[in-house]
Amino acid sequence: MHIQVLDISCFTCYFTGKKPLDPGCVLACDAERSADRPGCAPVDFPVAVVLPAGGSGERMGLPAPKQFCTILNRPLISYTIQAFERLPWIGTVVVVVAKENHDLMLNIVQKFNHTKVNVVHGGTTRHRSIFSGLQAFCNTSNSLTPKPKVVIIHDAVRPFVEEDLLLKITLAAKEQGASGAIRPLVSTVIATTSEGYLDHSLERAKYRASEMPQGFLYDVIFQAYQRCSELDFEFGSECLHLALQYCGVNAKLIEGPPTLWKVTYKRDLAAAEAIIKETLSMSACIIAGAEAEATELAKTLQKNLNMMETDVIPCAKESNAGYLSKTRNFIHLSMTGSNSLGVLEMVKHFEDTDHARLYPVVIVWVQLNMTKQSVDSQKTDELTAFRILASEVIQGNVLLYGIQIEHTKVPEQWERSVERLTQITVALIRDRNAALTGQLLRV
Ligand SMILES: Nc1ccn([C@@H]2O[C@H](COP(=O)(O)OP(=O)(O)OP(=O)(O)O)[C@@H](O)[C@H]2O)c(=O)n1
Ligand SMILES: O=C(CO)[C@H](O)[C@H](O)COP(=O)(O)O
Repeated sequence: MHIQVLDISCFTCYFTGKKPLDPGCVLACDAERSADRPGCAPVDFPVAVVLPAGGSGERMGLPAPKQFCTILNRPLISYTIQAFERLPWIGTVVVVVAKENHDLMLNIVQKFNHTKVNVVHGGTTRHRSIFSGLQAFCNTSNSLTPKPKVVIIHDAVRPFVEEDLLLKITLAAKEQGASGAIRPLVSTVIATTSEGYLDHSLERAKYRASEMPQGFLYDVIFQAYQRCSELDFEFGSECLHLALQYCGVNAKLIEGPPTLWKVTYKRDLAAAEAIIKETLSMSACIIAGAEAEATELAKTLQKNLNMMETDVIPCAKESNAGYLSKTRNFIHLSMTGSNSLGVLEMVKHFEDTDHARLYPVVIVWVQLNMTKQSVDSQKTDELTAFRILASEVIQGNVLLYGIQIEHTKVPEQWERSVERLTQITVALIRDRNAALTGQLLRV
């Protein structure tokens, strides 16, 4: 059986509404597979990345710079690093931070096991920080930062960048010397007089917003920075402009998806979190167990969860490892009163495979009550044990929720209960709320 491994970093799915099994969203993490994809030539030259992350995020208005704000327990910058690190054709990722954030950055690198990162110190403006990042490749004695042919520059606060665009940017940079992502303008750009009146407005259709990533032949952008003025360093905001003005290189412009936007204001953090959660919620795996009633319930749940790509498997054994690695959402069915071995087995598997390191894994433990005895009589010590279990597994980034459902032979009543079970399950998966773990809900 061939099992596709999904890349949940496929954030374009959020906007396109594509199911994650769409081939365009499958983890394309080897050069061979990239080469198979239309329009994607393999990258057979050294490519490195500079992520400027030395800003203070004034417009965000939070005490910590926005690149260190956490979404689902992980700093924003780690998402951006991961977007590059997962690609085998990308070498070193130089992250440029303010001196005072050096240790914080090293802790993030260690905690999330970022293996390609080299941390350097930035400057007082974005251009100074980028130049500082580029200089890291000048130290020929440092084998961690060999000089690349092409360097991609990307703001640390643009976490959703995908392989297709990175390939296009990289190949165009190699051909042309410089390339950059663009987007259509949302609003018209106008020039004002010093007194605050309209001077003139630009024809919106003729202009584009310059976004990131941008790619350059390393020698071009390095030389541009060497030649540019103090004024450029202080007030400039466009690397493509430096390549044109100081090296005569006209960048190739490539339209990117809307997900490229830069996290700038508080509302952008909420939007980024929503995109990540939505993308994480696109698939699920139901572990049905051996009992006939549970298997029947699993099938109905699978049908009801039609907004997700859902697999049903009998158990979380090694032989089903492929299914377990496909998603980060699990619905574990068992009879009330059964022990937690099945859940523990899954948690152990996630620990062994490091499956919950980057994104929290959700387990909704559905307990099916077939007895006449109401679940109200459930012993307090069982509830306490469930809470303790949830508080233990959350240490490994596993969010455990419980739902008890009473079986009834009245078809309409049972249908309603299963519908309610579906809604609660979807809500728990979508919200990934750590505060609700260890709760046993009832339908
Ligand atoms: N001296 C600076 C200033 C900015 N940046 C980085 O450049 C990227 C884009 O800049 P921007 O969004 O303007 O970030 P901030 O300068 O932090 O934000 P603000 O302008 O609101 O203060 C960010 O990743 C930011 O950390 C940098 O490396 N060094
Ligand atoms: O817009 C850009 C394209 O070059 C840069 O990405 C950058 O975001 C500019 O940042 P700043 O807000 O610091 O000027």
